[in-house]
Amino acid sequence: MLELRKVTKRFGDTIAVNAVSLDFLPGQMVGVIGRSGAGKSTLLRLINRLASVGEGRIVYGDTDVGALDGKALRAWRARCAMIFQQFNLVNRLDVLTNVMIGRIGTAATLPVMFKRFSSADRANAALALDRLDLLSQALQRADTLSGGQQQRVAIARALMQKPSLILADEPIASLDPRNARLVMDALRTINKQDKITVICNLHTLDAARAYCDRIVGMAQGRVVFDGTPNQLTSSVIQQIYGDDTDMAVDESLTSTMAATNPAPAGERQMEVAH
Ligand SMILES: Nc1ncnc2c1ncn2[C@@H]1O[C@H](COP(=O)(O)OP(=O)(O)OP(=O)(O)O)[C@@H](O)[C@H]1O
Repeated sequence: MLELRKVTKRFGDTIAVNAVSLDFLPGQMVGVIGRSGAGKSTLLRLINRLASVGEGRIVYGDTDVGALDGKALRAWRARCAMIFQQFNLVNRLDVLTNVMIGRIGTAATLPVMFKRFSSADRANAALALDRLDLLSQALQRADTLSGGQQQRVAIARALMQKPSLILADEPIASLDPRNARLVMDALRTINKQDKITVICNLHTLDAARAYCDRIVGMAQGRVVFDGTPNQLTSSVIQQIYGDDTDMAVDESLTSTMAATNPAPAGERQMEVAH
């Protein structure tokens, strides 16, 4: 279990994350929602230590995450794979190589830097791409793929790290509704099949409602809601989004998902090949 206890992170006078205490159970799919600047990205960056822990404690099992350094910190970062809004692929490299780069956190760095991958790495990368229905694009340059395909390559790369956690920071913010749905389907499939905990920052609550077991609402660095999608009442939504409640709803995404995925999140059949 991942435990956050009274975690606070300041940047000068700004309190980005304010006394946040949360427990994340293994295998949960958690959506973190909130307005821009609510502290969602900082929360993920604290968990995988892209940002140093200010006050409070982050503990995973017996590991004090805030105290890690050197090799142990690199191993932790490999265990909690990050997915970013802008995919962060190496455009000029082919898709397969981009996926194998996911080994950088778990393998010796130099061979990976010189792209000397083992045949086992190649096979695992091909399997990961096949799960994400992208095997036929394996030898294409990354920048020839659509945004949604690139994000699924990023998910395949994350799988190469054999993560315990996937931290996805606005993974669908740059995508059209169809691709957003494919990416969320992929994350949900991996969460269910591999029992990997997924913590996913989302601007809009529609996607969180449709895909997550649990929703954490943040406002001004604080957790103002922590519950199931059904418990999100309009007054809670108002508390999370303030006067911006319009931005909480992206109807194009909701209607696309509703049309194709009528079942509740936990029971839905995923489209991703495996
Ligand atoms: N490196 C930094 N230096 C200074 N201030 C920062 C830094 N990172 C975040 N902040 C500030 O901390 C607050 C929370 O930012 P954060 O990016 O975590 O919010 P967010 O909810 O992820 O927003 P968005 O959805 O726009 O990414 C904001 O006021 C932001 O300006």
